[in-house]
Amino acid sequence: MKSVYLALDFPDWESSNAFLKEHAFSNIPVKVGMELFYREGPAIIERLKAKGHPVFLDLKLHDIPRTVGRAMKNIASLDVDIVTVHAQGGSEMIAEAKEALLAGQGSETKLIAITILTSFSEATFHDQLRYQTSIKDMSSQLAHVAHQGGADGIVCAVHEVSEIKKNRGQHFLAVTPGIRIQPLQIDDQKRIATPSYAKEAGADILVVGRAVTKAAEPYKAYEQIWKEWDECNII
Ligand SMILES: O=c1ccn([C@@H]2O[C@H](COP(=O)(O)O)[C@@H](O)[C@H]2O)c(=O)[nH]1
Repeated sequence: MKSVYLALDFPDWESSNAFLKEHAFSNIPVKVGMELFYREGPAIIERLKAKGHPVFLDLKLHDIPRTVGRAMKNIASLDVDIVTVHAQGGSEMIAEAKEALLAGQGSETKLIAITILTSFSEATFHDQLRYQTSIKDMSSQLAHVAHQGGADGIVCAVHEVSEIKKNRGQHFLAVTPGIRIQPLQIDDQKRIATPSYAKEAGADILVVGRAVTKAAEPYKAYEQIWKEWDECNII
């Protein structure tokens, strides 16, 4: 399931579509986040799928189990590749989400749980959230919770992948955002890594946004990320 999803962090369909067209990104896997989904609604998923793009719906659901289960029932009908919930919602919430996917049209949809957002550093994790443990330990614990709930994998920083794979098995998918290439632009991310480090760590799926969308030559940047990570030709 090795793939590189491009984060379509654009305000609307017009700007997303214009970007994809201008830079000849046909059929590439794309990630739709809250910004785009809250503007365009489920129609954006149909539009992207109609153009041949595999879709990752990154809504990061986090609520009581019943609420997430009912929301996931609606998401299931969109039949996306991947959907996200927060592992901090607990294994019962994750199990309800999984059950809703399996019961609906989303039986092929991978349920992926967010561990600790890549925008946290150890310092902000400890000072703001007052956790006593390290990000690595907490990510591992949240991966355990996700696994127990029946998730297919987790979102984590590249630095946490090998420990999670060691504990949960190679089949448990590791999805890694915070990917950066030269010229380095960190933005609001804290736990960043290169595609080659992601490869070494054993990541299954990379998520790339600004390293491509803000690059001088976006297609070249996307291609470079694939090559560095996989050392093979673009999909
Ligand atoms: O821990 C997380 C979870 C999700 N994301 C999402 O990935 C992209 C990353 O964008 P960049 O521009 O490559 O930084 C973005 O859509 C986030 O919502 C994440 O960064 N970290």
